Amino acid sequence: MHVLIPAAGMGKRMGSDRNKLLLTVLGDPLLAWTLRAAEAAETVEWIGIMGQPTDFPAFEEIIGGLGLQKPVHLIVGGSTRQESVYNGLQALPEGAERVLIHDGARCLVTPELFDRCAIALQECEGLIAAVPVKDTIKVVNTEHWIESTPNRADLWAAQTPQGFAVDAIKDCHEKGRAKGWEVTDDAALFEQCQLPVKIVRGEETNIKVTTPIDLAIAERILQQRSTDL
Ligand SMILES: Nc1ccn([C@@H]2O[C@H](COP(=O)(O)OP(=O)(O)OP(=O)(O)O)[C@@H](O)[C@H]2O)c(=O)n1
Ligand SMILES: C[C@](O)(CO)[C@H](O)COP(=O)(O)O
Repeated sequence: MHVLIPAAGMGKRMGSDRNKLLLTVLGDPLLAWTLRAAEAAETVEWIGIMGQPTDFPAFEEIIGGLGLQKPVHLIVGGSTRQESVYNGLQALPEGAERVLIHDGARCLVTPELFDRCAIALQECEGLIAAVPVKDTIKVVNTEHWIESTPNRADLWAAQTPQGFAVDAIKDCHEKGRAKGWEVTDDAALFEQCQLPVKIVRGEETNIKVTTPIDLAIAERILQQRSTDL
């Protein structure tokens, strides 16, 4: 399985002066934790990382330090996640039939989740990891008055990995660019093209490290995992 890792963001919500994936948890950069999980996943055979060229020296240092056995390719990212994934898809080797896309910022992903998604992707053309929503969600208007309360049983929080047939997701990204669709995940492009996307059970711990509190949560979860070993 080929895996693309968007890692070209700035981390504005983290309030950091550099790419948040270079911030450390338990002594290792966030990107290192993500790569370790991809390396340990039995189904993953090729890893592409989309980053800003200014971060490439730091990425190379991380990759070298981990001593990864799998081939890792650095790909120039774009100014949005959507653009970074588009660039990653163009850089896939010929013959790649299926791809998993996984945010570098979801550094608590487990090898088992990669494998579960890769195996499920043999049976469908589009899937995402997701977890049932625990809160009651409100739809609000611009003045912050509630408009409706969707049935929670229908609501799942999207995570990554998100997996697709390569030809299909490339087509969806091309269409998205041509029509000016702006989306926050790749499944949304599949949906816009009326293609089916299956849910694979994600992991509650598979959070996206977005704001400073997430760093503390990630640290706690990783500490717990190391004591469980
Ligand atoms: N131009 C971009 C923007 C984001 N990403 C990646 O997409 C993932 C999810 O994005 P997000 O958490 O929003 O990261 P940032 O863009 O860094 O954060 P922020 O939106 O707070 O600036 C991250 O792994 C991030 O590196 C990317 O590859 N290219
Ligand atoms: C793809 C994603 O991880 C799904 O939750 C997410 O959408 C990434 O971007 P976001 O804009 O930070 O939600």
